[in-house]
Amino acid sequence: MKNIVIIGMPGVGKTSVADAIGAITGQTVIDIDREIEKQHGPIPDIFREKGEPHFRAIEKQTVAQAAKTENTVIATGGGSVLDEDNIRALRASGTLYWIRRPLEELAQNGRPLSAGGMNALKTLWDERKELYAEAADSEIKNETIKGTAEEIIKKHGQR
Ligand SMILES: Nc1ncnc2c1ncn2[C@@H]1O[C@H](COP(=O)(O)OP(=O)(O)OP(=O)(O)O)[C@@H](O)[C@H]1O
Ligand SMILES: O=C(O)C1=C[C@@H](O)[C@@H](O)[C@H](O)C1
Ligand SMILES: [Mg+2]
Repeated sequence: MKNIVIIGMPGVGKTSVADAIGAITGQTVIDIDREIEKQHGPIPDIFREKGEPHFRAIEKQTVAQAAKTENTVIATGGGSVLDEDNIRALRASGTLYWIRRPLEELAQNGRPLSAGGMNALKTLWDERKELYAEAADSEIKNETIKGTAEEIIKKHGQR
């Protein structure tokens, strides 16, 4: 089966929803940020010590690896859709589900690009909303983690 790929803003719930899908279906979950941290240490340290371009290069390698799998749930990083090659690889591997919550409800702690609070998130949203919309096959309001997981499983089964 094609992969379930979850995209969306930083702190919107991608990891939580992917883990919930994995818990329900038994599918393997690959979280791009977790994979990066396993190999390279904490993401805020990578941003601070090596800079965002270095982080994006690592992210790209990690996305390319994850996209080679099948029947997997992939939680992307919030910025994974910034790179066209990432989008191409993810689209070839699965269906892209864009999960959304109001900006005020996004988690901010420990997320370098959300460190500027609501202003930073509004700027990110303005820069990215079209990218998410173009990349997405399907859009889901993430009202509850379990509800969103169940909705994605249902939609994916209908494809
Ligand atoms: N629908 C929801 N209702 C309430 N809390 C939620 C919901 N979805 C996610 N959360 C909470 O938001 C926080 C961030 O979730 P999570 O880490 O899954 O986001 P993420 O999109 O993976 O973030 P990142 O972009 O940093 O990887 C967690 O504390 C999670 O429990
Ligand atoms: O939105 C982003 O650009 C990011 C989101 C996180 O998932 C991490 O991948 C990192 O903090 C960058
Ligand atoms: Mg995450």
